[in-house]
Amino acid sequence: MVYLEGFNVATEDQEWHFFTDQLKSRAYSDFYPFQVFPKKQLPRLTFDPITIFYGDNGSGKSTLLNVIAEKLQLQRGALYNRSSFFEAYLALCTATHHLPLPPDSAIMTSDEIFNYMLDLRALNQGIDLQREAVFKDYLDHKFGDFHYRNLADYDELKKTLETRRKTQSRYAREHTHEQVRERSNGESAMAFFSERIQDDRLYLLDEPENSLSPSRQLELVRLLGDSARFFGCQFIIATHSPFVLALPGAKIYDLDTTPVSVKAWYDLPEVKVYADFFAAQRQHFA
Ligand SMILES: Nc1ncnc2c1ncn2[C@@H]1O[C@H](COP(=O)(O)OP(=O)(O)OP(=O)(O)O)[C@@H](O)[C@H]1O
Repeated sequence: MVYLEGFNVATEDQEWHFFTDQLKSRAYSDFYPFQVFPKKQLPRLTFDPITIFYGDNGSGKSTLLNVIAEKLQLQRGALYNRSSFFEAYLALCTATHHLPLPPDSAIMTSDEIFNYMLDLRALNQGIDLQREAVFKDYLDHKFGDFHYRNLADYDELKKTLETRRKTQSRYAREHTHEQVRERSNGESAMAFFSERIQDDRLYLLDEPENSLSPSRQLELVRLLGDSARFFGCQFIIATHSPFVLALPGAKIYDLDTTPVSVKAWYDLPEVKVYADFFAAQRQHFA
């Protein structure tokens, strides 16, 4: 599915007019995200069901994703530190979409995945604390000096009888929540994508391969490919991963060329680095 059809960043002329006509003071050291794209001669971007931004570190992939996400007011699960000039820059960008954008469309970044991992850990720590309190409660009731006096003591009596019938571990199991399953960073990142990606949405993903092993990256590629082909999703992805770059049918903008151009995944320099490395080691893989 294609929800977002096209996007224009500010042209060199627009940036020029902003600096000459509108900027009240030049006493800034940084005008980000101004001045990132004019030298790259970024064309009007047009999107397929899967579109990828490729480029070296600092080529502008994340900036482009964040500019698009902010212009479209997409949901995001982690805070984004906008610079002072972001709003003025967004006013010069234009987005084209004939279909309405699905309301729960979102940008997903490594920060959000990291927060997700921390949340799971915090949840488990909370459950551990709760379990310790339950253990204490068990011992207090089982070996405490309890005397039933009137109806107000009924709940305490019930607890005391329960602790005498049950082992400590059974009592704790029945009085605490299940621990969320511990996962490695890569397992958590994959679980994050499987849980969060829903049908019929636009998603912007910033380096989704972070912390995923090669086989998990292939799992992610299957999830993204199937979601685009069968479940009405559109993806715009910034990546260095050869597995993600090779997603069948993906349109790839190479941000390292001037002007920025569309390339096949096997013509990208970083993919060739992998290909050359394995070709030079071919004798080990016979
Ligand atoms: N918050 C910011 N303030 C000022 N400059 C920034 C900011 N974020 C990025 N830049 C600059 O904008 C340019 C593009 O950076 P960006 O993070 O978009 O690149 P990238 O292609 O995503 O890199 P990477 O692959 O390392 O994530 C770089 O020159 C970078 O230094």
